[in-house]
Amino acid sequence: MPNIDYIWKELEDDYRKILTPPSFNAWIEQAKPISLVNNLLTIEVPSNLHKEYWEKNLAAKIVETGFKLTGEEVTPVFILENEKKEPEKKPDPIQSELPDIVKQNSKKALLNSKYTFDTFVIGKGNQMAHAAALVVSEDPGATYNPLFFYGGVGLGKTHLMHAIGHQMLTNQPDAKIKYVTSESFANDFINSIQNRTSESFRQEYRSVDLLLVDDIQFFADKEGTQEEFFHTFNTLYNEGRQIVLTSDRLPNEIPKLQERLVSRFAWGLSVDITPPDLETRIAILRKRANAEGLEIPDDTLSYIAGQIDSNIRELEGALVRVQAYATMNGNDISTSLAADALKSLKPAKLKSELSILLIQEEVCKYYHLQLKDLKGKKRVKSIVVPRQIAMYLSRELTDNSLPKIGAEFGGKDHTTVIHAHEKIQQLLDNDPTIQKEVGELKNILIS
Ligand SMILES: Nc1ncnc2c1ncn2[C@@H]1O[C@H](COP(=O)(O)OP(=O)(O)OP(=O)(O)O)[C@@H](O)[C@H]1O
Repeated sequence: MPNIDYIWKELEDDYRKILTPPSFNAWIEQAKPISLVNNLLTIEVPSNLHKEYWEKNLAAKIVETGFKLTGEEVTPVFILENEKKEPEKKPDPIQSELPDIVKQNSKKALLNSKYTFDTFVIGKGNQMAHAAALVVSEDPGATYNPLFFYGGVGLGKTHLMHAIGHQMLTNQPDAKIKYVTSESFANDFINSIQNRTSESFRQEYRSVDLLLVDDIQFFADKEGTQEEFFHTFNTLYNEGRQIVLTSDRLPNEIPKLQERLVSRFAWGLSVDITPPDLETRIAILRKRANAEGLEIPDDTLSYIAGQIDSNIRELEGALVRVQAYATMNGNDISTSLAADALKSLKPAKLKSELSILLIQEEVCKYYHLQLKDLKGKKRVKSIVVPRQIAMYLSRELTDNSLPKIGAEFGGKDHTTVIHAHEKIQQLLDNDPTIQKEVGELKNILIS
């Protein structure tokens, strides 16, 4: 009888032939053969979702390959992973480029080309969310509808959402996909009423194959928008179109979210994403460093990963900071350089300690501007970008409402603040200078 390692290796080869790389990473790499006793092959998997998927879609192959190799009937048994087990280091999957047609359609759907399954590192806190995302992207509208991701800031909810979009476009290049934040949905809706274009608004949102709505906690308090979203949801759902939503908390914890929406969101699957453990954080940094062609020793990556333990956006910011520091000083990246670069990252100030005025003053100092210009109406780029950054930081680092922030910037409308926030968020994804400047300002403000 061939031993378990040999059988598993053969099985891996078989699965590699029939699964896409993201599927292989999600299902096969996350599973572990435990024992082969009396023809029972026990396999450990990370979650119930994995178990169900294996039983439904992958187990038959085990029986087939098992028979081929042993001449006997091998029966797979799936058990759930022991919570206390240390995660294993996995090699980085090879990054693959998206085909051109997918790139074009992704752009149309406002998907960030960096947020794919290939660039996503699977760890304990997100493996179930990743697996659910993959199922939905392979078979949209069929299994988990809606799919609802919830969890803290900067943990990869948006990334997974976009990855679903890219993957669906890879399988179905003409699929109609729309990604919006809940605020953009609300704005589009309000504009459609003002401009009497409600019909085309409806047509736009109700004809997609996949609707991705980010941060739906901002639906709270928006009665009319919720009403409209309810109808959008119903139309898409009834036609078997996939809906994916994210929020920082569960639907029933979102204040003032209509009960009928809460109950509809519960029809599908809600999965939380929790902060990554140290190994996952190191793997994320390593992947990022590899993608940017940076040479960083392992102990330095561990050091950086040890400094920031809850928010991946900040973890990436720390890497950018270390990189900038090395470039500025003309040195290679090392642990002592990283320690110098990050030494001002002290525990964050409480949100309540920071005021909009303090943010405005620091932004003015940083960009050598007058406060009256920052709060004024001048539209030159050298003022507009700092103004947008100051609005962005006021939104991110304080608990002030959008109208209050708008008011503090010379009586601007709250939609201007939303626009500024979205603009800077986009630039943070693509523009290293803005990443560096916003990172430095954040450090000044919270240290
Ligand atoms: N598992 C992961 N692997 C690689 N990169 C990740 C992972 N999780 C998050 N990131 C990166 O961290 C950053 C923040 O992620 P993302 O914007 O998806 O977070 P989020 O949960 O949507 O946050 P928010 O609540 O602020 O909207 C992104 O640059 C994303 O690519």
